[in-house]
Amino acid sequence: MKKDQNLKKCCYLGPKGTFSEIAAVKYFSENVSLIPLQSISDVFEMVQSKEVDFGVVPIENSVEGSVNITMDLLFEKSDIQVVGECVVPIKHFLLSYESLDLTEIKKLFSHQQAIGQCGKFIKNRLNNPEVIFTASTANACEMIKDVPKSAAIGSENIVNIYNLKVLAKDIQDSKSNSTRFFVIAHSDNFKKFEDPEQNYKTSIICSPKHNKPGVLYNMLKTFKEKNINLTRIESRPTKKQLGEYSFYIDFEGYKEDKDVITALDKLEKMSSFFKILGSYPKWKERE
Ligand SMILES: O=C(O)C(=O)Cc1ccccc1
Repeated sequence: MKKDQNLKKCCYLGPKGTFSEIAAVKYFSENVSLIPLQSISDVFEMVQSKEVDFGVVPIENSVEGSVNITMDLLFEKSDIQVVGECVVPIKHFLLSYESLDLTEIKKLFSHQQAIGQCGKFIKNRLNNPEVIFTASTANACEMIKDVPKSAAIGSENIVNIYNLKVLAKDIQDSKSNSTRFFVIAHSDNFKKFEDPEQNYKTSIICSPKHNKPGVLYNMLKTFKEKNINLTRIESRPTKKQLGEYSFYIDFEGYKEDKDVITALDKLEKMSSFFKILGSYPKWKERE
């Protein structure tokens, strides 16, 4: 009991049974108390208000790409640090409270990412159901409760929580479908990582100062000059003007390494917006 009171708190996109919950359990094992919330933006707000120690949010999927809402909140919200990453293999199940033939399904509920990851199955095996996007996969399972001839896409974990029937297993288009999650914390609660043996990654956002030839080339050259390996580069519109972008860059290295400091100093000088989201241990599957 006492131990529970001392546990750190971690919030995630709920309700119980989401892939975000699977990611939080995978990352922290039993070492946190989990708090389900209704949206990714609620997760950012709870972390920002320091009511919880951590939040777990999906950032990108191997099939569907970036989770835009998370990308935008990382840009907008201050005092948030990325302190960890976790990769979860995603297997989708088609679920319902009724025993339906696949072609009988009239309404299909799920999170936008899940619908996107099962596009071929939906097109080829279902009979053109109306698709309803929900806040999460587990939320979809709650919503189909009173809707006749409806089904939801979600994880295997959800089946027992909601007492659902499995209409089809493993319906994702790609067998190696996986999602990367970020673990976020308030900057004040962020403890510096001190393990030199660890492999770290760092995530930043930058927007070039000028729109002229070679700008992006020059920005990326700073990483090459210091032999820093990039692991991801994505762009999002700045939302100020069509054709203006912010670049989200992940690379190997710690933000306080000498070469990383030099590269980032140069990059910051070329940027109208520059933000270090955080350095965190590179995800390794645990045995
Ligand atoms: O809705 C969920 O279960 C989430 O955690 C978001 C999500 C949806 C689909 C794949 C990965 C994450």
